[in-house]
Amino acid sequence: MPSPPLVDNLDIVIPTIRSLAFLEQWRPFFIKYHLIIIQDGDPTAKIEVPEGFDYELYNRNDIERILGDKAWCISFKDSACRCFGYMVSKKRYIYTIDDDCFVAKDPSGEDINALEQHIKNLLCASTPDFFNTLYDPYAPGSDFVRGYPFSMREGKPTAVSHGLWLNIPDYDAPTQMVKPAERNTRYVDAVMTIPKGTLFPMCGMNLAFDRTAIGPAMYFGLMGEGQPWGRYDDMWAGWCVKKICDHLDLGVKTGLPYIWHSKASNPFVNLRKEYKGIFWQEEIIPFFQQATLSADSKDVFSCYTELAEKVREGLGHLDPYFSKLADGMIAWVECWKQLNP
Ligand SMILES: O=c1ccn([C@@H]2O[C@H](COP(=O)(O)OP(=O)(O)O[C@H]3O[C@@H](CO)[C@H](O)[C@H]3O)[C@@H](O)[C@H]2O)c(=O)[nH]1
Ligand SMILES: [Mn+2]
Repeated sequence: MPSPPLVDNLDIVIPTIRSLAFLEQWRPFFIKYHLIIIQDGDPTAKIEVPEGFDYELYNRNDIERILGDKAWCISFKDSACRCFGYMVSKKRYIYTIDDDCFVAKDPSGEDINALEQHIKNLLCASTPDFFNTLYDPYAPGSDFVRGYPFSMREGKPTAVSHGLWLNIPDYDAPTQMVKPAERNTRYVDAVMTIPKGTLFPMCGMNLAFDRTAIGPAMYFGLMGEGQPWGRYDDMWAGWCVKKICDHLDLGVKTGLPYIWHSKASNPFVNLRKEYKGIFWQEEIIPFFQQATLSADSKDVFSCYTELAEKVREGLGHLDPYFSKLADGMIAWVECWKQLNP
């Protein structure tokens, strides 16, 4: 059997506070890959890893031991803890998936190898500078449409592949409360590059990225226990990442692959975690839209450090939390550099 693509150059990062039984369904697609499991919550709890998988597992004690006095920048009791896995990985690419995401079926009834599609998305160029109306121009059976500038058809390197979800959609708490029975049954066979200059709500449950290109910007922020908000971990990372990808001429794709999202978390618990974010984001989004990174910031580290100071200046008035978040962003980059000299 030929090795699956990038098998030696991609880690799968899984945050879990529940169970890893979902891996059984992914076994055919994941078994050859190295897993990085971030065990959230009680570090004394025993998390069973299904037989045969090659993995490293980190709990809160490990995070404290490894990061020492900067461990506070990694969230506790929130899926944001997953970003520790990005930092300790030694591979070029990361795929992160939640423990309630299963293998979906495409319209023909075939199991979807989400990892393989993400890898295709990442290894193929993006088109952030000019929108191709026939979606991914590099996909078989598609191409650039008439009027697409030939000077732009080489595209730009892809940094992020954002996958979607059948069954339970990633709705915020108010939407979930109003539409508790809504399920996503629509399989849209498309991969699109998110145009330069446009932000997007990045969901962390089915996400892959080029760790070398954008990993240091994939900080999932200060969320969960002791923090004023939660469930904005992936959103915060997505806003920072898209801003930096636009500045560094990197592409962000969304669409295929789909996974089957099985568990609807409690909308009332979610509302309590999200509610500050629901009104803060009305100021945060314009902040990110208007933020400009200087020409001197030519790599992800300098971009992220510059952005952290802009967060402190531009959002500190909203709540003192944002100055602490800026500190967290700086501590994160310092930890990243220490672990990845
Ligand atoms: O305190 C926690 C809570 C959860 N986890 C692990 O994180 C993922 C996601 O958890 P869950 O499926 O309950 O969350 P959702 O409401 O479906 O989705 C949210 O999670 C993020 C996307 O990944 C985003 O905030 C929302 O979309 C699971 O693997 C849990 O085990 C945790 O580690 N600690
Ligand atoms: Mn979930």
